[in-house]
Amino acid sequence: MKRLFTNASILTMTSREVLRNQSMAVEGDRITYIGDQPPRAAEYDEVIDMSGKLLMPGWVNTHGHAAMTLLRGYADDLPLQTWLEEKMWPMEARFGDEQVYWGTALAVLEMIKGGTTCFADMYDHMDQVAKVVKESGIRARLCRGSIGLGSEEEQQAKWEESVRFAKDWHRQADGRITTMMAPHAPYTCPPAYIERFVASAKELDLPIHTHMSETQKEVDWNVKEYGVRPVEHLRRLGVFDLPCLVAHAVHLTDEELDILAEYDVKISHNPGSNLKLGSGIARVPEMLQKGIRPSLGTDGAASNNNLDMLEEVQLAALIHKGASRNPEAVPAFTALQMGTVFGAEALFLEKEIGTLEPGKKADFITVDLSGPHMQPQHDLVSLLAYSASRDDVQDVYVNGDPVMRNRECLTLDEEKIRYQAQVVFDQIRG
Ligand SMILES: CSC[C@H]1O[C@@H](n2cnc3c(O)ncnc32)[C@H](O)[C@@H]1O
Ligand SMILES: [Zn+2]
Repeated sequence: MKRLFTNASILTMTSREVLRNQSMAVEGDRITYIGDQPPRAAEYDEVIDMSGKLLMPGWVNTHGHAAMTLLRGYADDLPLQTWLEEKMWPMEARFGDEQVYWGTALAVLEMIKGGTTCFADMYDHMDQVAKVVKESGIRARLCRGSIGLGSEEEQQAKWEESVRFAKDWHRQADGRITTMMAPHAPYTCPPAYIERFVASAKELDLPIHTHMSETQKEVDWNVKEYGVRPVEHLRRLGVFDLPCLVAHAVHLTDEELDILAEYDVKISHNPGSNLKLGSGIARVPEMLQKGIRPSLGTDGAASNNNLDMLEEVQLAALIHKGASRNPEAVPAFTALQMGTVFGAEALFLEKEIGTLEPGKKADFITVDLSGPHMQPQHDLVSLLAYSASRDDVQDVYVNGDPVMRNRECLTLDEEKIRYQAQVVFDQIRG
């Protein structure tokens, strides 16, 4: 299929400049041309007028637990450990394939409607998650998250399933699915268990994804248990010798920031979840100063309580200014980079996605510029970072194919998903 998008404003995210009155050509799953001298329209199967719309890369959500949409609003206003141990884990123990399938479908629908074209997911029953990704047309980096607090037999079974899932689904769904290995966190996985994941990730040539330094309590526990803070602990276990993505990274010293920069550890900053659980505010301005390029994640909808990446971009642009009393802490364009190109880097997909350039995969969104909150239009980067709303996203394309047009999701049955999500939640609510 050859498509030509005409009369567009384009923010390629290769620079802060917005190109006006441009055309973008897409052939199959890749961008073939961006400019103002497009090949003849007659050569295309479809020519789409993009007047009044901004084209930009889709959001890349680098950390989450999609099926936790079913637990949205189930337990609010609690700190992490109480929320996990007393509320989330007992409910998740009741989740079966049906809950994960419909909870993930609800999440993917919400993400597509908000302009997310790629997301990372760490959960259980991951075949169901992969099935939804395959059916929905979205792109995803998936991993079976393993909590190693059970018996040796339970640990072994989870590890085997992680390996089996990572092998079965890597590069599936026309290459839209890639995988990772995921020990859940240093406080839920004994050191030898984490080392097993490191060995498999190395053997399979896959990245490692884990939670790290989310709360002060976690850091204190790590020091008491192992004599070192989580960063040094994971470094000694060899986690940073491989491509690695850590979620949260809230409580870091200057030395730890240096270690993460030295090992090129990717960070998923989750401002919404960190604020809601009262975990703290990550040191994003210092990360940027040290050359770290933090990405953005929503975390699960039970700790956010939505999957709106534009909101994370806007939180990233705002909270660090307030926390550091410096309005230059995270500029508007940097916040947009965090939501797009830094996200692609965090998922080790930067050769394929994150910017709009000839040769890259055609993963992009269009943003309606007609709303009163989007006027006047002297700086579209500023409007996106501080004024836009998720409902302004009009169209979503992944791998060159339309997934949403004029706010109608083309690949998922919205009404059925809303209904089934309630049904499968009612089955486990007790
Ligand atoms: C074993 S699958 C993933 C596991 O992670 C839990 N989870 C959700 N949000 C967080 C968070 O902010 N920190 C740590 N763990 C989290 C989720 O409930 C699943 O059990
Ligand atoms: Zn998480």
